Amino acid sequence: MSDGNEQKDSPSGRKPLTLTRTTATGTVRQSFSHGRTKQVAVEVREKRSINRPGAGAAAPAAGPGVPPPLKTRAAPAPEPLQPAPRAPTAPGAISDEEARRRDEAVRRAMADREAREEKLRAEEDQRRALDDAQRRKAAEVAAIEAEAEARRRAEQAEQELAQVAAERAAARAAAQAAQQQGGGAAPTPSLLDELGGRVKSTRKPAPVAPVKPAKKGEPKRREGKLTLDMVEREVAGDDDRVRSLAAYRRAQQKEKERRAKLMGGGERDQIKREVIIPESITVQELSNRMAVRVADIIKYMMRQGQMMKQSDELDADTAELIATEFGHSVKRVAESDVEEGLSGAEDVDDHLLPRPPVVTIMGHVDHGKTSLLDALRQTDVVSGEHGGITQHIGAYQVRLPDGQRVTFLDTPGHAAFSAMRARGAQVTDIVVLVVAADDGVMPQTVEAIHHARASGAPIIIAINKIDKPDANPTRALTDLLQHEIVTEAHGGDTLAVEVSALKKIGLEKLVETILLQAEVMDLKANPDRPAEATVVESKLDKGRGTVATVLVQKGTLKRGDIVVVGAQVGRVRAITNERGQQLQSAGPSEPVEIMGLEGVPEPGDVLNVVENEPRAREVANYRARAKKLKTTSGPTRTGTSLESMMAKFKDSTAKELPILIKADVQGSAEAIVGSLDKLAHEEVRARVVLSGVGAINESDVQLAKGSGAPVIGFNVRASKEARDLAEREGVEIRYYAIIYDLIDDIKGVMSGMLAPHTRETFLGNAEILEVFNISKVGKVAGVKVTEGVVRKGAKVRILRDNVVIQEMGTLTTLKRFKEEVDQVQMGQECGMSFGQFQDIKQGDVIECFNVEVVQRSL
Ligand SMILES: Nc1nc2c(ncn2[C@@H]2O[C@H](COP(=O)(O)OP(=O)(O)OP(=O)(O)O)[C@@H](O)[C@H]2O)c(=O)[nH]1
Repeated sequence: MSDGNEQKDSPSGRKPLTLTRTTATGTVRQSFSHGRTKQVAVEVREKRSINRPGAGAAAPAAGPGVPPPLKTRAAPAPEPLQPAPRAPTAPGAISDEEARRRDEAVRRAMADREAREEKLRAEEDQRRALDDAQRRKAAEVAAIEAEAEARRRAEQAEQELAQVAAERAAARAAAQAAQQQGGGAAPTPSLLDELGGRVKSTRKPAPVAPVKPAKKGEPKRREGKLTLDMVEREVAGDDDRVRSLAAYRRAQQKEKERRAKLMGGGERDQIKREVIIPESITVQELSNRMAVRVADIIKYMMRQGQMMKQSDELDADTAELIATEFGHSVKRVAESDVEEGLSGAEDVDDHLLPRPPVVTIMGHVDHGKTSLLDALRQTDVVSGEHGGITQHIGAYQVRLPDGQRVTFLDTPGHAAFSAMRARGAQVTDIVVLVVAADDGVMPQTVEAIHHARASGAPIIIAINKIDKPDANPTRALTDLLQHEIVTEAHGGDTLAVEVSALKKIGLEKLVETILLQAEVMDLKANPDRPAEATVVESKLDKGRGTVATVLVQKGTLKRGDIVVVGAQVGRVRAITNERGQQLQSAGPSEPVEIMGLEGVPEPGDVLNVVENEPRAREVANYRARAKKLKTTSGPTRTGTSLESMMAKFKDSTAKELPILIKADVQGSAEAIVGSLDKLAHEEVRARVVLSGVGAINESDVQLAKGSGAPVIGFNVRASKEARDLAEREGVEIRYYAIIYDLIDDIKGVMSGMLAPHTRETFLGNAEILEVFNISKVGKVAGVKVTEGVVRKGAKVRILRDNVVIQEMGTLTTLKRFKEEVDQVQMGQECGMSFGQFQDIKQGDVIECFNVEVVQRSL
């Protein structure tokens, strides 16, 4: 370091007149390693001393004294200088002009100094701000790093603990073995070592770095650019280097990867599943079944060019594609499969117990159905005890003194009966047909007979209003004869009871008769299984929500059961009987009101108890969809059109053609029925479900649906309601104006139902002359055609002593001189083989014939 600021005196030896300099400025050259140098500006300030007026000559200017030791840092600011007061002009003193110049020089010097000081201050502030920012950043990074490190250590320790615990026994055993072998040379690892607590001490020393590590106290070799911050750190002796943000991020990423590996992510083996895929499935549901994230499916679909949400429905094909792409196997199921197993296993006889009969009362308007139902209700011994307060729930049970019970469906009218039957619900065991003794058989009586017959339920006749003076029970019974109801009085087996609903006559006898009929029918059910019931009535009650009356048919319905009813689901919250009593359960033939369904089911809907709610929803959703589809895609032809019936009969043994006839007048109806009767054949016949007069109404359509019959209208038309219903239910209505057309059509259908005839045509006979036993082929007959011709492809049978011993079916091998031939004439010899049949002998006769199928007609 050398001072390059040398002062020189003027050649005259006299110093020029200047303001005494208080600051000595100059540059200092700093030397660094590797021969690098740096020029540093330095200045030395002195306190200015100003000559006071009257103090004589100005004080001698400070000579170039020895400067104070140089500092790289700025010297502390000197005391502010006061401008020198102007000295009065005196002989020998400076002139005014001189004084003014001096003042000016002082002012300039002060301004310069202030500017320099200001600059220094700004520099200092900037440096401080930089320092602060750097320190803050370092602190943040250190905190985050410390946190991540702590987390990592905790996890690592946990994992190592588990690992080490498992390896511990092995390590000990190994150590012991080594000790035994090597005379105890191997030290037993301490528990801390085993737990990884002293991993560092057991670690191998790191390979020696090529560069000699810096010794303690020796200055580290600086790398990279020299920054103010680094100089500061060097000065402060702080060697700790702060990791950059990028380095921190890299560490974080590494940590993440390590953890993912630990968790088995990334290259984790995917579990292959069998994914059950219905006809349609939501993205969400598919993701559940595949156990993948919804986002992954959505991403996959996006790659396929389709944007989807998790609630979107996928068709089965797309869902299958996705499942296969994700590496799963697929099991496709039809939607209707959800119904499988819903009604449980078939009950075995051992589990069946007698159950009360279920009775429906039918009859003509005003013949006393409601009155009879009311009167019968009062025969209940229990309701009598409770003051007879009962509610109308659509059905009720009558308990008899001997403990027996009868269930009555309290829904008079054929419509309800037919509606239930049309839904496939067969709830009624016995039909009580009410006929007013003073009125006899009326049109609706006949209709009721048809409905009852179609359901297959036995009929009990209740001749009502016998208390009336003009009552004529005998005439009523005779009228019924015309409708093939032959009561015991006329030598038949239909039971009839004379009653008066008004005067309560014969009611007990009626109940007894019902029980007698039930006994004959041997009605049984298994109460020890999940319930199956049928909805009789349902409504939405303001206070109670959905209330449905159901008739339990199998099993026992319990409170809390999860049920699916038609397209509705629910949990049975309460079970109430017609007397308003809360029950815990209801057994077979018991009508009860249940609460807890989410929606209102329809009469005739079947209730099933299911294991859980998702299952119930699955079935209900399927039914709702199927119903919607049915209403939007029109009727499904399920066996009530003539064509579908023909198809049905082709592969079934059913030989009855059910038909419902409506004609303009009684005469034509009778003529049609008579003609159809004449068509009757020993194998097939028309069964007239109903023949009536008048327009085709809804009741006719329902009856036709229930019986699987088409409706034939002769010179009549269907009402709009009936047409709509027929369309909905898929019941065919055919109109005719000419009776022969009608009969021809029916005849055609019935002819189609006849099994076709087969007709045989004799072709020829051949006699077996010799039987050859050929290996691999079996027995081959050498024959001579004795009569007619034998033909390949024709039928053959084997006769022995004119007795048929085997029908062989088709002749497939016919050879003459080792060549396959189509036919062999009389007198010629040939070879035949009969496949599996080996019991052929010399002298057997082969009969060859053709079979023709002849379609029969009535
Ligand atoms: N004298 C007499 N009248 C009766 C008897 N049963 C019913 N009635 C009367 O017959 C009328 C019709 O009786 P309902 O019970 O309403 O007949 P219904 O068959 O239910 O009639 P709908 O509901 O219109 O189909 C009422 O005025 C009853 O009082 C009876 O045994 N004797």
